[in-house]
Amino acid sequence: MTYDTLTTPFQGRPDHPRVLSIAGSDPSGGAGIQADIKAISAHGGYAMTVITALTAQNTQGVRSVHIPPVDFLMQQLEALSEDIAIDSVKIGMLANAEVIRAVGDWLEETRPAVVVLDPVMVASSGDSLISGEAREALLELLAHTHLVTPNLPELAVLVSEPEARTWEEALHQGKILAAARNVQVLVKGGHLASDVCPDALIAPDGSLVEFTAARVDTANTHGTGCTLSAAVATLQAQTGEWSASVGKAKAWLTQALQASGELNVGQGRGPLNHFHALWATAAPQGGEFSASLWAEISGQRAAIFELDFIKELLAGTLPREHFGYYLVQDALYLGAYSRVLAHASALAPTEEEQRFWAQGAQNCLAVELELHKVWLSKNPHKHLMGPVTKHYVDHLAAAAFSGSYGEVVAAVLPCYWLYAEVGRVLHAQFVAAEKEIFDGVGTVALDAVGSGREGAHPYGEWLATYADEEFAEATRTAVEIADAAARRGSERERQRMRAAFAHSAQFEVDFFDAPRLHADSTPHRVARD
Ligand SMILES: Nc1ncnc2c1ncn2[C@@H]1O[C@H](COP(=O)(O)OP(=O)(O)O)[C@@H](O)[C@H]1O
Ligand SMILES: Cc1ncc(COP(=O)(O)OP(=O)(O)O)c(N)n1
Repeated sequence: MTYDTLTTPFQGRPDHPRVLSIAGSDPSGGAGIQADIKAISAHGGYAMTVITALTAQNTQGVRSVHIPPVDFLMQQLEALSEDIAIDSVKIGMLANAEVIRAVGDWLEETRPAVVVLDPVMVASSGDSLISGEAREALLELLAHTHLVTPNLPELAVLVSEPEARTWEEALHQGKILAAARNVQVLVKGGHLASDVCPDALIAPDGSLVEFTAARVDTANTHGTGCTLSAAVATLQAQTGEWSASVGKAKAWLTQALQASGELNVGQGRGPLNHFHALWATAAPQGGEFSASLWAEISGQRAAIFELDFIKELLAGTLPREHFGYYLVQDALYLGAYSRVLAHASALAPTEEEQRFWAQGAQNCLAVELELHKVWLSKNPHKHLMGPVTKHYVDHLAAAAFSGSYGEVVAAVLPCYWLYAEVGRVLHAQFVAAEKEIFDGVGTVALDAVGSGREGAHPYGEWLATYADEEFAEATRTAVEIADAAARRGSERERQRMRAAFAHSAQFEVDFFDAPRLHADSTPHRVARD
């Protein structure tokens, strides 16, 4: 059988290809099956394994090799191919000719869309991993292979020449093998004595694409060949383009070598850090997530304090109609917000959080009632839900009813956090301003401000309710809950939380600005209301 060596037949490109590694086990986890599982998983593939040999090895060398019966190897291969669609196959250590032929028979039968063969013969420690008679069988296996990835000693064995000492010699040998066996060859320059590590993808017609990376100064090179070939096998199933797959795999491998020092495995040639990218985006610690959310809405925070509504509320010059509109919208908002908090309570993963949101929902209704009884009864304003309020509660409802728990928490958080912040700042400024007025007159209880004193601040009673310590405490708890949800969630979940939080923060700004917009757009109605 001859494979089309240049393209992989198109069968749809899976995001999570089912990739089978047929290879030997390295109990130290840096090479063989174990490295393959890590490389496949790091690229989003679903890893499957059929173990051809068990080695007793560590980072310092191979002590012995055990080869299970070939009959059992075949049973494993058949069990997989009879049940599972295999998108890609990576082949590593095949310890003898019998094993190689058995794998060849299975490939001929199943014809996987992608077959990458790492012709493992010698480990980086210098130990031989294959018997002499197996060379011929390996060459025959190339007929069932799309890409073969020899290192320089392996390439030399395959073309029966001395090991290449220069990159030019290596390329020459690669071209001989590619043409003779009608197979793509990835010649790897890791064994060269140079400060760069060039690789080259050579087609049977001799055309080639080179990939060069700086040599990483590290002893942790155990399993580079296994890792690279498994990554290419996975990427090829996703991209269908060999040079793109090799390029991506090589760039990732270089980073895995650079990050290998983060691990501390063994006293010899240590393993690469296969999950360097994943671990770099690992779950945020402590309050990191909420701190980043807060920083991301610095623009909205500044914008709130620049609003006429806020400045006029503090100065006492806010038109009554604006304040009345705000109170009505606040009451309408709180009714809807309470339902969303009740939904957060229903989704909460712990009883404590369930109780917290349920209490929040109840408090909203109590505050809403208070607004009607105390504030709106004195200043009756008849308003329907305004557009900003409507958009804000629609956004919250969407997060509550179609988002995850983390998204609901992130969506409701700005109402707590920004209100607490605005309250804290306004209360402090109000108290300071009132103190200045009263200092000349004598001691006056500040919470009596606005209660009948001539020339008193028209919103004094309202401003005096800000900076409630109980609400500040609830805000701290809501922030901690958001951090915990972010730690539990995936990166994608955290992105959705960020978006939900940022949207709500913008709605908070718009909410404070809505009375002015409402007055500007409907001056007659405002006057009548
Ligand atoms: N120190 C290093 N720095 C950067 N890349 C390396 C280093 N050592 C090996 N590589 C790369 O690792 C891959 C495997 O190379 P090689 O060591 O030649 O094969 P093998 O691991 O099969 O012996 C190649 O892409 C090679 O360029
Ligand atoms: C079980 C097993 N398979 C393969 C190897 C050699 O792996 P390779 O990736 O070629 O690694 P280095 O030569 O870079 O170590 C192995 N040691 N064990």
